[in-house]
Amino acid sequence: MLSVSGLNQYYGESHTLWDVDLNLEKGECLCVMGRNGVGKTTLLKSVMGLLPAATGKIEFDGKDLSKKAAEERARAGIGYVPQGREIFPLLTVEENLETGLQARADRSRKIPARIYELFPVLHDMRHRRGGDLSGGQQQQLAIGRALALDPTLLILDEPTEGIQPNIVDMIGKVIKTLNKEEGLTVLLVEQKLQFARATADRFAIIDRGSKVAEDDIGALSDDLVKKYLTV
Ligand SMILES: Nc1ncnc2c1ncn2[C@@H]1O[C@H](COP(=O)(O)OP(=O)(O)OP(=O)(O)O)[C@@H](O)[C@H]1O
Repeated sequence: MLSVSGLNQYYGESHTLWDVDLNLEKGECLCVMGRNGVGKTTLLKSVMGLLPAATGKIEFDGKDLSKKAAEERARAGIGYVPQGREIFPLLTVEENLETGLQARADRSRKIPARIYELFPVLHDMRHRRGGDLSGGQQQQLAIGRALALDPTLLILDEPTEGIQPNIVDMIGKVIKTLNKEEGLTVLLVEQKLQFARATADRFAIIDRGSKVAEDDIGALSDDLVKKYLTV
């Protein structure tokens, strides 16, 4: 469904991603892992078209998106939950969700009821400003906003970062439901091992800008964790 091949990316003189390949089958959940600063966010932003790729190809559903703008990638069915959530603090919860509707292929302007079913707190707080929400509520809002475009691929960048444990569990369950019961394909960056093991089918490890390992999540051994993930 998603195929990244030969991706190289630079910040000025600094070569950040080196010949990265990544393949995601329809319906699976792949977790990209690695220590801080190895290039995980850069990889997701390159897939989303938020950063220019120096070389490489990004195909989604058989279409070459390499030269397409971020809006077109969203319109193709890719929902994105950025690191740090990036919700609009002065817009209400409802208005934040409506921004996600703009990329819908069917041009519907109605917030899907499913979003409020998954995250009831967003319904309760729909007239409150985004900036008034707690971190966990903002994360639910960021996921809801990405779901508003009715994506077939959901990309999440560290959705559990700085979130209290009960909300982490809840977000994990929602991702699992969307992935396993509703067939949504998921590409996730996550540093929490337990969360990755509970949520993902496969993992890919990035180290200093290169992919160094990739396998079924059950094969994520203590050796790999020690070598590439623990600090
Ligand atoms: N806008 C930027 N300009 C220059 N260098 C950057 C920029 N953004 C990131 N970098 C550098 O690129 C490298 C990869 O950063 P990136 O954010 O992709 O890593 P990461 O694996 O997502 O890290 P983290 O887990 O801390 O989010 C790091 O060395 C970082 O300092």
